[in-house]
Amino acid sequence: MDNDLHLLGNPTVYCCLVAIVWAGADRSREVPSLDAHNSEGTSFVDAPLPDYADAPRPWKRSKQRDKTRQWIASLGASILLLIIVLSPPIPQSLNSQLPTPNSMTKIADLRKNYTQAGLLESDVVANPFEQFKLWFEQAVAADILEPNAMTLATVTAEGKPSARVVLLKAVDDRGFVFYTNYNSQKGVELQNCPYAALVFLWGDLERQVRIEGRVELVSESEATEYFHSRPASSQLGAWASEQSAIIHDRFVLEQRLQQLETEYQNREIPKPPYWGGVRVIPQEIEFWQGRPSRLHDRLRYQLVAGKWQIDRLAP
Ligand SMILES: Cc1cc2nc3c(=O)[nH]c(=O)nc-3n(C[C@H](O)[C@H](O)[C@H](O)COP(=O)(O)O)c2cc1C
Ligand SMILES: Cc1ncc(COP(=O)(O)O)c(C=O)c1O
Repeated sequence: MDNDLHLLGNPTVYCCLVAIVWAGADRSREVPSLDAHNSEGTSFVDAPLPDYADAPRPWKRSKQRDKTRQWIASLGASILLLIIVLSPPIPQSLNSQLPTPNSMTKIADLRKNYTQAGLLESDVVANPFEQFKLWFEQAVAADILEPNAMTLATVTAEGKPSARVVLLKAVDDRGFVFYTNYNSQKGVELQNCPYAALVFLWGDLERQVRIEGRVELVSESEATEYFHSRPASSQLGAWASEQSAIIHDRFVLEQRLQQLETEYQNREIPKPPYWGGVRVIPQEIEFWQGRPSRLHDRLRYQLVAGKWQIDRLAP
């Protein structure tokens, strides 16, 4: 928004200043206007062309007026120059920073051969949560963008799959936790069918982790503690957004947020009753490492009679 108000980017400012400079410029060598010529009683058609050197110069301005115009012109030019020199570069919007799309991309030809590492049975630990934490720390160390972003798949009332990305916020031997609005599409789907699948893609490490299992809600006290650890703006966002509902426009959200900001200016923001954590309690966790020739490594942990069993799956 601020960008639009920037002087350097404002064409009106330029037009005004150029108009000032133009209006003030010395144009004393202008030809006489037709009106001025006709005012001497000669018809336009019959009139001889004026001799500029000797022609009467009714349009000639007084020296005082000329000086004032020149002064205005130099003032306009100086302001224009000052704006250009002093204006910081205009921050570009994301849209104008995006690379120009190459319409020649042949999607079917996009592929990568995975060569970085292998995953042997001897490389992994017996507890899949510990193995996950090890890989997660390696993803963090590799500077992967949002390493805790994971695709969450749920099932609709009609038995159709439905997926979106959420953020992992906690993991321990009980499971994998994310936070959301319980009245959202995913929230309603999980109430109807309390099973979910999670997928992490850590592309720079040529790794994928798949998790499947039952879900449970985290305790109110755990959810409240996490809610209050979030930035105040995110806490208000949870109140402002009726997640997954159709809204008229963006203004609806911004207006709600503004009202909430005023309402909770000097007060603690309570956790909305419909907002909290969901824990996916895994029945299966698969660690996938990309290998050449599409002969990837897949090690799957499965909970069998309370014990984690590890199997290698064909890629
Ligand atoms: C990187 C990323 C992280 C996200 N994290 C969350 C999250 O932790 N919780 C959440 O409710 N939505 C999150 N979202 C938004 C969801 O993808 C989704 O748009 C929203 O939850 C509504 O989904 P639903 O209508 O299927 O319930 C995230 C989106 C992205 C792209
Ligand atoms: C709508 C929504 N809710 C919750 C979250 C969870 O993350 P955080 O608690 O860091 O805001 C996200 C993350 O993107 C989100 O988009």
